[in-house]
Amino acid sequence: MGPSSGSAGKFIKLCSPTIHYTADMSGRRVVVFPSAAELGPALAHLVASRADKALSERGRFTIGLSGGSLVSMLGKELPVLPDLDCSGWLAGFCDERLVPFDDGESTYGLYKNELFSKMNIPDSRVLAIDPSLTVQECAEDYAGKLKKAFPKEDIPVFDVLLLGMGPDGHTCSLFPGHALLEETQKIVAPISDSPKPPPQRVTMTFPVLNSARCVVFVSTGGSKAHVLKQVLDGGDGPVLPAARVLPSQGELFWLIDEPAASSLTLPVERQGSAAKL
Ligand SMILES: O=C1O[C@H](COP(=O)(O)O)[C@@H](O)[C@H](O)[C@H]1O
Repeated sequence: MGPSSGSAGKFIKLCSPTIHYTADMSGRRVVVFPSAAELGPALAHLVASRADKALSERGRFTIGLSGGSLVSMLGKELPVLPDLDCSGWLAGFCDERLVPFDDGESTYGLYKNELFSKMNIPDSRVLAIDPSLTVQECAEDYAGKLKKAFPKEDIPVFDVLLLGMGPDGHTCSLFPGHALLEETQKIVAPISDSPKPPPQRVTMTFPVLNSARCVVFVSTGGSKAHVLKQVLDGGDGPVLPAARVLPSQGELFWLIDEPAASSLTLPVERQGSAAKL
């Protein structure tokens, strides 16, 4: 599963003001930006372009959001895009912490303040968990909401899933070595022993992640360099959760900044511009 690193060491600096280089690493389109500040607008344009496509082809745009550093990036970049019509959007969460919405750890609570309110996305267009339930009930309830929103599909096919990656290689609330990595039946699973607090969460499982039309990882900062090397360059170590996200039909982007890319061997260079992602 680990990507091969063919022509090692061929880094190229492009003229584009925003992208230094892109690489195709075993189906992953890796795009490196000089900094997170330049990555953010490109992410927003990528989301907007996939939204346009989905709206014209299917009349709605479904997006799965992750927590962590993505919240403020999206909250800053999406609302300032001109002419973005969100009336056909339906947003869900790739994972969520089982805490009240007004708790600072609630991903829904953060997005409500930083994104939904600024973009006039009403609660009726957001698939959120019910934090009053037990973690088991909450996962079942959230899975039921997804099934209702995607009635024609056994496994929901989101237009875009936005994912982060922790320094241990986790994505969503799928942590290295955890039994949930082998879940193949449930579309949403509970976890009550998350190594990263808070311990109780619900998470989409790999069948959902790998069914999406487009998955976009965002990873920035030097603290991610070591784990990014393991995920993107491969090697002898264990296959980390983030490396197991390989959509069977869909696109897979890794948008990263130079500090995060600093340990990588990018095998193929391809000129491009952020507008064309
Ligand atoms: O706990 C979580 O962490 C990951 C990664 O967050 P980041 O701040 O390192 O980008 C996040 O994607 C996930 O949704 C969240 O629950």
